[in-house]
Amino acid sequence: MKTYLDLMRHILADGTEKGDRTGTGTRSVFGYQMRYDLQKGFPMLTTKRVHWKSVVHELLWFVRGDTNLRYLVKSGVRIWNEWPFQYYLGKNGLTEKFPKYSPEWKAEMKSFVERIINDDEFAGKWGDLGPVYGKQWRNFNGVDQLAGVIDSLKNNPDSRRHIVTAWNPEDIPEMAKAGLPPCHTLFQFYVADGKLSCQLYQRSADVFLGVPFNIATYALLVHLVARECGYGVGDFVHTLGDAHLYSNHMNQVQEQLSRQPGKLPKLEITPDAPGIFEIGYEDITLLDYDPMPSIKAPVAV
Ligand SMILES: Nc1nc(=O)c2c([nH]1)NC[C@@H]1CN(c3ccc(C(=O)N[C@@H](CCC(=O)O)C(=O)O)cc3)CN21
Ligand SMILES: O=c1ccn([C@H]2C[C@H](O)[C@@H](COP(=O)(O)O)O2)c(=O)[nH]1
Repeated sequence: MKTYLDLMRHILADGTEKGDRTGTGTRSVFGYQMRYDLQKGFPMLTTKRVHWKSVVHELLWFVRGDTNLRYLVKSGVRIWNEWPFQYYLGKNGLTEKFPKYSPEWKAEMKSFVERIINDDEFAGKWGDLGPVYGKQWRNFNGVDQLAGVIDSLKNNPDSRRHIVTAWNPEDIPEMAKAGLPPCHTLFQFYVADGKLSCQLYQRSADVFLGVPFNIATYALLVHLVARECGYGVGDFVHTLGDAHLYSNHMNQVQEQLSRQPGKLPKLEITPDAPGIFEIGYEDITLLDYDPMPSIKAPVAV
C-alpha cells in the first residue's frame, strides 16, 4: 500500500491550500491515478486499521439498491450517520440548538440513531439518504445498471461500454439534501486474459478517511463481479479528481507516514455462496489482516 502513502506525500509536497464546502480547509491536488493489482493481495490499508465490517455492509447496501440508513446502523456501520442527522436537525429547526461536533450534537446523534433502529416510521421519514448510490446503480431512471453491466461482461467481454454511473444530474439536488452527491461518480469494467479490471473516477476524495474505504469497496466489488461472471481478478485503477487532505487530519497523516506497510490480506468467498445480489456478510472473509492500530480523525460534515 505504498501507492496510497505516495498519494499523501504528493499532496503534502505539491498540493495547494483550498477552502471547501464544510469550512474545514484542505490541501489539495487535481487529478491523480493509483493502480492496485488484485492478484497481489487485497488492497486494505495496513498502516492503520480500516473497519472491514463497514466496507462489506456498505457495498452490500449499494448492491441491493438500498438507500436507507437503517440497514447500515443495524449492521454496526456508523460512517453515514452524520448526513441524515444534520438534515434532520435542519428540517426541525434544531441546527442552532446542537452546534456541529459539540458534545450535545454527538449525544443527539446517538438518540437519532437509536430511533432509526427502533422506530419504523421515523426510519422511513428520516433515514432515507435520497437517491444515492444504491438507487442509481439499480434504478437509474428505470435502468438496472449493475445487472446490465454484469450481463454485458458475461456476453460481450470485449465491449468498451461496461459503465455504471451514479451521477444522475436530475437527482443531484435531492441527493444533496440528506446524503451527498456521489463522490465515486462512474466506474468502468474491462476484461482481458480472463481477468476483470475496474477503473473508478472519484470526483472528490477525502484521502485520510474516505479513500481507504473506497479502495477496499471497489476491490471487493471487482471480486464479487468477477466471481459472478467466471473471471479472475485484474487491476483496480483509482482515478481521483479533487484529492485532498483536510487541515485537521495533518497530525494523523504524519503518524501514518511514519509507519511501514505490512503484508496484504487475502479475500475469501465461501465457494457455495449465492451470487452478488444475494450474497451475505458471512460469506465474505478477509484473511490475515494484521494492520497497525487505528488512527482516529474527525469527519468533515
Ligand atoms: N468528509 C467526508 N469524508 C468522507 O470520506 C465521506 C464523507 N465526508 N461523506 C460521505 C461518506 C462517508 N464516509 C466516511 C465517513 C466517516 C468515516 C470515518 O469516520 N471513519 C473512521 C471510523 C470508522 C468506524 O470505525 O466507524 C476511520 O477511522 O476510518 C469514513 C468514511 C466516506 N464519505
Ligand atoms: O466515498 C466517499 C464519499 C465522500 N468522500 C469525501 C470527499 C469530500 O471530502 C466529501 C464530500 O464533499 P463534497 O463537497 O461533496 O465534495 O466526502 C470520499 O472521499 N469518499
